[in-house]
Amino acid sequence: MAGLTIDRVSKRFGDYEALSNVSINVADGEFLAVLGPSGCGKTTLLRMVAGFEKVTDGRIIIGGETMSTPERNLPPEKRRVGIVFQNYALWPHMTVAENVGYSLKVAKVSRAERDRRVAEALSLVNLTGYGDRRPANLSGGQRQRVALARCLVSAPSLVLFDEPLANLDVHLRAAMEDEFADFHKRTGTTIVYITHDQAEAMALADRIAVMDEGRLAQLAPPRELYREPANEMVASFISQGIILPADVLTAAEAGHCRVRVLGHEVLVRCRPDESPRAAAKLCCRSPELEAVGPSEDGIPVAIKRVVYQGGRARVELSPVERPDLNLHLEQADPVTLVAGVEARVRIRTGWLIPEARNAP
Ligand SMILES: Nc1ncnc2c1ncn2[C@@H]1O[C@H](COP(=O)(O)OP(=O)(O)OP(=O)(O)O)[C@@H](O)[C@H]1O
Repeated sequence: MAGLTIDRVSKRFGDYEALSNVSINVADGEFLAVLGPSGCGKTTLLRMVAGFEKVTDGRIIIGGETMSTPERNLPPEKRRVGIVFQNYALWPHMTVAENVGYSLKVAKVSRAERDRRVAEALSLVNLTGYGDRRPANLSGGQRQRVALARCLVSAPSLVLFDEPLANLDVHLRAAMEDEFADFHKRTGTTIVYITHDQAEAMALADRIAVMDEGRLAQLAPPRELYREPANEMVASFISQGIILPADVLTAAEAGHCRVRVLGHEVLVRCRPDESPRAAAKLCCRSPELEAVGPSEDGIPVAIKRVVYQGGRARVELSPVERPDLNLHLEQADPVTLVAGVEARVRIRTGWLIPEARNAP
């Protein structure tokens, strides 16, 4: 297996810049998810790593070998990059083993060598013994594993997944997430996994690259993305962060500072270089908000919607004095908050979003 370096890569289609100066280092054996809303440039990045698309600027290095520069683009078949697509069409008239071994047959690899490599690939995806079956006699998850084996049979140095679970139902998705995580643990394959589903990215990846309009917004492990988003886009995209206006009252001390938010002082987490400033932004997660009693010190809010979710409810609300702001929290059973009434809410803590000039 091999690492991947995406070094200051840009891609223009005519006048349109689909990717701007993106740099990502993927370590040997790492599982990297590339996450972002539709149109942010995920697929373009994947196509350039695979060699289907040329870079306009920058370079791509796989396993120490430069694969793409504006002057030179090594073709896909010379890159040893495997791809698992969303539409993993298998040939229905071929057996599982024939599907997996097809590329070797085309490459005129000998029968014995082919059988050995097909058996090895099927074993890597836990499908030993399934070689003689037809795709029609497999479950959706097993078919996806055949597609993975088909890509592994050519011993790729890097495997790219392009939204592989987007077409599957919710139960199968969860099962396949486990399969992929297990596969990665067993084989140590370097993986780049494209998705727009943040729960999937969080469940699987060592680190997540969040893309926004062709730029890398943040590259960090899942917990850091959740707890310390680098900017407003990441804060609101990951787990529906609540963004609130805040004034910073004190400089950072031991990772915290005091802010005034909606008329209340709160001690929040922050970067070590924070100092007092006005018009800052605070990111709160729903567990950081709590409903308090009517006589307690809290922000007066109007409850807009209560959605019971089994054991707890998602409560959507707005501050009485700032009806333009949307907040949400979770209340465990017994759910007492109801839509249409006023209540009080306390912000326990949050993350002070760094000023734009400090963002990476
Ligand atoms: N061949 C092309 N010519 C012109 N524009 C393109 C081309 N390919 C992609 N784009 C544009 O580049 C931008 C990024 O597209 P890309 O497919 O990489 O996004 P994405 O993040 O993968 O989106 P999705 O999740 O919807 O697949 C889009 O605005 C798209 O219209």
